[in-house]
Amino acid sequence: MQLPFSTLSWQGELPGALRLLDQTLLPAQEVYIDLVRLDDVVDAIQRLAVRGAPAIGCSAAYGLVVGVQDLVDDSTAAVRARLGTVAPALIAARPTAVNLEWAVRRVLARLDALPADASGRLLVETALAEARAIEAEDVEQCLAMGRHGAGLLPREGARLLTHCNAGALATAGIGTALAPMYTAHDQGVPLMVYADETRPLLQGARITSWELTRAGIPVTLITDGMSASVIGSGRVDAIFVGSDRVARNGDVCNKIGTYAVALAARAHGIPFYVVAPLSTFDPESRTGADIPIEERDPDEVRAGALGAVAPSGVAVYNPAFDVTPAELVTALVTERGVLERPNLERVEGLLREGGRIA
Ligand SMILES: CSC[C@H]1O[C@H](OP(=O)(O)O)[C@H](O)[C@@H]1O
Repeated sequence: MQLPFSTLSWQGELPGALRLLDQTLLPAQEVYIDLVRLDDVVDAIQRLAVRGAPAIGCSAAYGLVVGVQDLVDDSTAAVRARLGTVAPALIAARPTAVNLEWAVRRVLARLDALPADASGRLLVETALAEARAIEAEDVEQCLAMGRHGAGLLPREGARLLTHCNAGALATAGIGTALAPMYTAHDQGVPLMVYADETRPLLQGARITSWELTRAGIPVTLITDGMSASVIGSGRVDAIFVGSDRVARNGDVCNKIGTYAVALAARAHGIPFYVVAPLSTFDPESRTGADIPIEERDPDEVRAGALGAVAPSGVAVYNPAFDVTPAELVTALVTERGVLERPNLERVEGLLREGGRIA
């Protein structure tokens, strides 16, 4: 399926530019920005002009190229020295989505495998090739997650709920949590989707409802506080969410509010599916307690997209993510298939099959 917009792309060759759809302007404006400075790539990730674990992973990989492409005719030593500051700056942009660090370290590992006498040009060209490979793989992984997830939906139709945006605009492809919806819709399965608005930055209201409407999938926007009663009233057949980091035991870190949805799903016997590629799994995080949770600017809560909604001096706690324990997850949907009732043993088996651990 072809969606009528692009989250990210590399424009030109060398020098080139990372082109992003600036998601902070949605749904009012569709504005593409071409980034040729490292600081602008870091800023775009930090202010969520590009967001979503796979999308920021792809953007960070291209960010490495943006950061060194001016040295394409310089020495290997100069390129490697610059990478020593570029890579940490990108990794530090946002702490929770593991794809960001995973993508940067994958490109660096590819460069480390080059011969010691490789030219500066070969390093830069290889970084671009690896970033392009990461993007292309993400596109295919989204399609695979779409197929596996759509297989969970009855052909006669389903009423779904999702939280935040784990759609095409969170990836380089058709998305993670929304991929099964796009795929089932293409297969002729009648769907309707409840989209949580997802305060404070309203990714559900601004982006998920925009995406699904553009794709012709009926979407009903609800406030975050409505999720439990909508689930409990029998209006929802299944829930699909994305993830920013899956721990080794199957605990899932996702947008703040996801845990509450999972609790409501368990209370009412509704399947709770988490859709994520293996690049979002973190073998180094043994449980959800090991996952760093980003805390963002309090003003996002006091006066975010809606303008001032609270006294300017009121104290705010603004974690951008929460952790859903594995026991509340009905299944993890990955590009390699559906892993039901995730636990340490099952997730380690999946990671081993996928080559993420020995
Ligand atoms: C497929 S990753 C999508 C994931 O990322 C979102 O967070 P943010 O918008 O802050 O990047 C949210 O947790 C989504 O589920």
